[in-house]
Amino acid sequence: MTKITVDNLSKAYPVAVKAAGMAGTLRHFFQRTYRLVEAVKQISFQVYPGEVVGFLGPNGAGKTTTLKMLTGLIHPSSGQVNVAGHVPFQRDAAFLRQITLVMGQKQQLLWDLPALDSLRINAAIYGLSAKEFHYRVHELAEMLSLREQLNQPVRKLSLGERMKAEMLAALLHRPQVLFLDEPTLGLDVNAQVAVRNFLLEYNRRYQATVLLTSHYMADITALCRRVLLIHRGQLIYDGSLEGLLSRFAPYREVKLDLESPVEAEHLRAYGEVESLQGCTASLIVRREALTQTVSRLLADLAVQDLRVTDPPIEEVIGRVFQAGTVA
Ligand SMILES: Nc1ncnc2c1ncn2[C@@H]1O[C@H](COP(=O)(O)OP(=O)(O)OP(=O)(O)O)[C@@H](O)[C@H]1O
Repeated sequence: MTKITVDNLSKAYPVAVKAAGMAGTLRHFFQRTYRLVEAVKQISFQVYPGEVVGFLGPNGAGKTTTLKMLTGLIHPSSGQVNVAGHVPFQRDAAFLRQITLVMGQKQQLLWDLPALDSLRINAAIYGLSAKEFHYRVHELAEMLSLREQLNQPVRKLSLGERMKAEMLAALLHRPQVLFLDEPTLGLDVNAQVAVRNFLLEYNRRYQATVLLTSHYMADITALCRRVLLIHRGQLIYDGSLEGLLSRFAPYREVKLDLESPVEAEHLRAYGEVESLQGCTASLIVRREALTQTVSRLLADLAVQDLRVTDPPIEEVIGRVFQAGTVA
């Protein structure tokens, strides 16, 4: 039984095209022409109850468009979506009770009011009793380490406190499916960690299903075992984080501590020199040449220490997109 099923989902936005100059503006006024931007192209995937799945891709890849279709904010151009047994764009009340959408760059709390007042409005919308309201606010505030901040006007809160209060508001109705679009955007490292820990705890307590986009790989590595990779609207990977590395990282990093400094020129015979500072160097070596290269390094140079690591995942993804190794 899946929680989210996406089948051949596509979205094309019509965008008006206007030629430059006065003549173009006049023509545009009387006779508009449109071109289609294919934001999402026939993607299919399934998410199972309780899974936390990372949704990755460069800017403009189609992540937000997909989340908007999954939450029913926009209609797909074609394809099928089912979330928690509902067709999202019908937006029926039973569906809305089961989901939430948190967008890091948008806010639902009213700026001049204390967060608690906005929470009361949400409680009324979702028909929570006073007892349920107090219990849930207390529980979530505890998990988020929020206290008197909920009584302050939202505009007086720090960005991190505001995001936590936003999270509280988004989860007050205890949704089962969480769509999170850059939930840690702009937060400092401590606030990012707090939000991540909270999401882990919410997922554990309520077995919630989470689909999360983030440009911070630390969010993805801390929260998601499975990732979806989208590029130019197409789904190009669906699997484990480790699988992503072995499929898209055709190289590994070899870190060296040497007994005496060497020239970068000298090291280039073994691989791409990523960094060199005195006796410490880092080389990029193709996977298939690794064993042979390590033996040559140990034989040729006075090596004090040698470590082989996978490159950071954001670097792998960056390289994949830069090199255009994906169709
Ligand atoms: N309302 C719209 N009208 C026309 N084009 C749009 C609209 N919304 C998005 N697009 C285009 O669709 C493509 C996908 O955009 P989308 O916002 O889904 O990407 P994204 O992966 O979420 O990017 P980011 O990481 O920058 O938020 C982009 O080319 C974008 O310009």
